[in-house]
Amino acid sequence: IEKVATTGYGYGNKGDYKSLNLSAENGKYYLTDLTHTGDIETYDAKNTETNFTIMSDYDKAFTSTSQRAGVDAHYYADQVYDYYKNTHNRDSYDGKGAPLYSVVHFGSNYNNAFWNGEAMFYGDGDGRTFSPLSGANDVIAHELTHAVTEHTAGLVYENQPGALNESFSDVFGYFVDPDFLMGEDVYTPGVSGDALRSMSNPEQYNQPAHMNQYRSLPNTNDGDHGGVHINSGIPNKAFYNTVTVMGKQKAEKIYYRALSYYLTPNASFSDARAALIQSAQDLYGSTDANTIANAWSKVGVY
Ligand SMILES: CC(C)[C@H](Cc1cn(Cc2ccc(C(=O)O)cc2)nn1)C(=O)N[C@@H](CCCCN)C(=O)O
Ligand SMILES: [Ca+2]
Ligand SMILES: [Zn+2]
Repeated sequence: IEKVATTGYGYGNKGDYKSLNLSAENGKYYLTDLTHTGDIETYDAKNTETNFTIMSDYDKAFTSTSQRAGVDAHYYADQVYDYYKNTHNRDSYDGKGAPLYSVVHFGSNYNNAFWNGEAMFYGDGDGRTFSPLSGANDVIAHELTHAVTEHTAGLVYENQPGALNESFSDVFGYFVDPDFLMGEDVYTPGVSGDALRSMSNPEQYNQPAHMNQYRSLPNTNDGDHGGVHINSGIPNKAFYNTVTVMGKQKAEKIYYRALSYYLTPNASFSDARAALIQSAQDLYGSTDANTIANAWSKVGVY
């Protein structure tokens, strides 16, 4: 007997109704979405960091409180898979239909989400700094774009290439969730209107927005590998300067082309500027190429 595709529904982290692609086998229902080349499978770590079991139920309704994090992770993974396929004709993060694995309830009150090279992991947050981190589609897009970057430009996760790696994840977070805030739906549930990062105003969350504020931090874990989550404010601001002029449709094609065709593992901010200018020139001509040039010059990158 094998798993057969079916549909069901569940409640997300906000108690919101979401329809789900499930699979059924032997009278049990699983968070296994068989509608893409690569399966999308959502696991429950049950607050461990080592044992993961696929989320299942005896009916098609995933409506219990403990299932909410899995419902959002599963639903948003499907949304981001579709985004890359429908907008960029990229079949999963490797372009060859790799399966997508998500793990929720990772650790205890864990205030983070990450891609470990094989799967996306989401903590539940401590309820003050974060609510369960699978509750924001810009977070899922951020993590999955780390996987895309690994399989394309391979931007090394340190110093300027690492800050570009981070920025591309935030930028594709914008393309899936088009607002200039990052993680706003899961950051500080008790405070409205704030976020982890702002692309329009990086300084608001202590990120530089210009090269003359670049933070030369040590390339260590404590130094955030040379400040990759801090210095990403500079390319994020250049993106804001770009997309507000040319719009999302052109920007997402230019950014995808630069990431998948021109950028290399040790690219600097200046190399990224050149790759994006070339991508804009290739696709749309000199007006949009100049928009990119100006957007990066304004943050002090030439
Ligand atoms: C995507 C985003 C929602 C997520 C959020 C995040 C969480 N943290 C830790 C953290 C914890 C507490 C606070 C606080 O204000 O008290 C802020 C940040 N830092 N970033 C994030 O940015 N995770 C990193 C995880 C990187 C792990 C090392 N590879 C990433 O994916 O780049
Ligand atoms: Ca957002
Ligand atoms: Zn990241």
